[in-house]
Amino acid sequence: MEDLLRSLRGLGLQAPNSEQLLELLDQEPESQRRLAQLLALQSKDDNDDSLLTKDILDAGVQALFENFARALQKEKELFKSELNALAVPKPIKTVPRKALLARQAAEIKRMQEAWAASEGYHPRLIFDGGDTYHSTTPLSQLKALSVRNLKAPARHVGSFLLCRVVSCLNLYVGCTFIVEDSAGDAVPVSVSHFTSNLKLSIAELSSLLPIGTALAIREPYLSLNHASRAGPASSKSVIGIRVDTPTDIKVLHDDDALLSDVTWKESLTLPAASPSLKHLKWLQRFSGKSYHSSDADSAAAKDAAHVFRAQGRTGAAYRVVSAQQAVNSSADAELEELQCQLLFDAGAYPEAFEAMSSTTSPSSAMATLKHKSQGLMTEAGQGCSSARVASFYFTSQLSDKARLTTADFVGPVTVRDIPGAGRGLVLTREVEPGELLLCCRAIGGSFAADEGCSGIPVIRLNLEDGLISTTTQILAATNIIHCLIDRPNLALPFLGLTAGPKLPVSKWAKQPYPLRWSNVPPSALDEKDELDIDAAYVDGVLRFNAFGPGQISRKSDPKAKISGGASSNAAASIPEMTGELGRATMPHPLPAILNHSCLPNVSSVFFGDVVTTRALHRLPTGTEIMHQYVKGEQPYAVRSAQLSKHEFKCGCTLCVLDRGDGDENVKKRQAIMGGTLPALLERSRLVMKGQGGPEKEVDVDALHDAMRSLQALVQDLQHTYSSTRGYLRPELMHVHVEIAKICNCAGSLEQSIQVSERNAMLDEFCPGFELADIFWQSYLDALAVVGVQPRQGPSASSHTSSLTCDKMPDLHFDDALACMLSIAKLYLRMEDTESAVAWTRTAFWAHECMINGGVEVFMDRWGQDETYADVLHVWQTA
Ligand SMILES: C[S@@+](CC[C@H](N)C(=O)[O-])C[C@H]1O[C@@H](n2cnc3c(N)ncnc32)[C@H](O)[C@@H]1O
Repeated sequence: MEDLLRSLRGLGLQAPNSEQLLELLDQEPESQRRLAQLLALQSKDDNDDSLLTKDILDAGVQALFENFARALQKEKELFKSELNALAVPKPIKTVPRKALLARQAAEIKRMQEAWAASEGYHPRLIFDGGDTYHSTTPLSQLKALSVRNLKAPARHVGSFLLCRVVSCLNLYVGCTFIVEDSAGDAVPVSVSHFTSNLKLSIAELSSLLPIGTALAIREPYLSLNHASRAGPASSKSVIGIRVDTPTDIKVLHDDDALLSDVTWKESLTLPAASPSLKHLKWLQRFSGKSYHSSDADSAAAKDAAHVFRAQGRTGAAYRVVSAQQAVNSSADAELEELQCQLLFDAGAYPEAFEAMSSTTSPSSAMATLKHKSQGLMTEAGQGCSSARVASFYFTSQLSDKARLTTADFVGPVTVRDIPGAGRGLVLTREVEPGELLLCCRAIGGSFAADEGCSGIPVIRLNLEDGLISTTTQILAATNIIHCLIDRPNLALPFLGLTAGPKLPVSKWAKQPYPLRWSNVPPSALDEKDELDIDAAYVDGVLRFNAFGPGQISRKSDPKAKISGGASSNAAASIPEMTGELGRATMPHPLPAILNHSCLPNVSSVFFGDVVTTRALHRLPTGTEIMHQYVKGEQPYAVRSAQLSKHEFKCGCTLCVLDRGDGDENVKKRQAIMGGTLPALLERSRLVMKGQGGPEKEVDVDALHDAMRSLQALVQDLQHTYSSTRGYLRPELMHVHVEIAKICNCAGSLEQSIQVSERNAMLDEFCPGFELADIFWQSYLDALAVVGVQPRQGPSASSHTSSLTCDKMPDLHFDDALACMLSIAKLYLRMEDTESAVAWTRTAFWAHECMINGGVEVFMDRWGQDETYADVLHVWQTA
């Protein structure tokens, strides 16, 4: 990748964008050729006199792509030969320390030059495949070994390498550096998940792991191509230690017993470490133990606490301050504050208030906390107030990487075993539509727009199965690993999740799953000194549990990606490959326990890194709450394909109904939805576009024709449903809506269209009906196929008595809202303001149930669209 980027730059061409990077890995010659032409066209040098004509450039780029494909092939061969050689590892020849250091210096220089020339855009490619290692044996039970004892390729089970850092660090996606043992023999080390800030400078990196830092690498794996996972890959065999998880490395203090009788053969000039961070060695945990024994109350410890607090790492700050407090009671107040914050983070409000009231004069920080907690509650003391949701919404609209400040809220739910589906969340009491059940922040999520990776799209190609992971999937794993090291009490909620059907469940997943994760007693925070984290398990947990959310958007926003409303937002249990190469990967431990249903009974909505889950319907005690991993509006085969990696057969009502229609009908329906419908919708759009304008010729025949085709399509679709199926026929919704739109368009032509033509059209479809009737009926039909019927009798609840219907749609959430507003518009046109207001009020109610946030959020999402301005205005002033 680095060679390709350098050569493209040499030709004055831009680096491939995120989408093109994925195409590059797709070895299909035709797509490579197209991509080469495209890149050649983007030449920065528009000078006509340039000797590089477009043809030459095109041929040049194609040649570069061929080189890239060869390098990729070489990488695959190296991977295979390493797998084969694992059976017969061989002792290695040590490379002279000097040579390794010279090579490291050259590589660092090359990376720096590449970044400087990249104009802030520098894609990166790494590889994985085969086993991912992590040691679970405590250091005390391992035997020391030296570089000369190492074999390759081999994992040195039962041993550790005692070494020290002798070079600067080279950061690509992981980090590479040179270590030496006490005999002066050196070897390169590559560490995955070293940092998620890919823009750290050499000085910042050096402050994390300065030259001279002593390390113990547990059960090291010596690879024939050690840098393939950390990068940059060279497509050449370079032997070195490959560390797949940072927990295999222990940073040793100067006074560590392991170092007591070590004499380093080589002398080392130690650089002056960065003064502000000199105590913050990479991943060194500030356990109470180390501070009790040495300088717990030192300026360094105070700095550390300060830095951790600034980073929002309350757990780490707590540990440092608790150590300070043990030797100096002046840290009491700070400790209480931190304890309070920890409880708040855990959503443990009663305990937090108790902790506060034990203080005679609450500090300003505590007052802020109290204020925050009040903001979270409704007047009834439940859930998250509408104003708070509005503030989440508007804050997250401002940024594509919003991390919000809020404590988690856990409503009337509990974790239960669900036959055939592992664990799930069930209700502990009856709930009403719109009731908040969960409001949870992600732990260690990653946004593509995060400062540390924006402009640095990362792709990881699995050389074994071809699976591609992208930036936020990879960096969320790094963030999670670092969070777990810092706050071991996260191990149960995070590693207690499952990691897909291929990986056996972790020991944590066999324990009862906690509803709240961080109200672990402070003493337990210091308990464990070494946490073993399996990076492959973390990756699996993310792949099968994390959400790749899109922000909810305004309905008039052309970039709006959410077609199915709030719940579809919650769907992506997989960080889907998006245009922005994985916009976000968000692990939310408790919401991740929710199982999937194509017909969800709750709506999960994302605001930055916060997800709120609300009941969509009145649900009785004991109901399992389920949201969508994939959009239920899609055809059965598409849903099944998207869910296939989970290896379960969805048993939701929609899937049961679809299967009941029979394979042939399901196939027919999919063919209509995938082929005929989009073609008809496009035709109808074009026909309607040609209407209306004063200078445009009115093509009544075309309109008539479009209407006829859509009506026929309704019949075709109806034939694919079993006669006993009932109302749920979501595929019909868009067809009915389109028919309504054509009526609307014909209605707007009433002045110019010949009355006889209009009547002919009406008579054909709905003899005896007015255009407005068909328009109205089509919207009602559209709502009926997702379960919404205007109410006949009295409402089931006093909250909904002034609404035209009191059942939320089963699917097509935002589309259903649009139908309600369109019906309101028709009533307004007929001067029936009361009905218009009632339908708009119903749309608002449905919006509150799905998203909440009050009038402000509703108006921000729907009021920007001119189409509904009149009804919204009338409703607001009613
Ligand atoms: C995000 S987790 C949900 C929590 C999971 N049930 C657990 O015990 O940790 C996703 C996994 O749950 C299971 N699952 C989710 N929905 C399911 C369903 N409708 N039927 C069966 N299994 C389901 C699958 O194993 C899936 O990979």
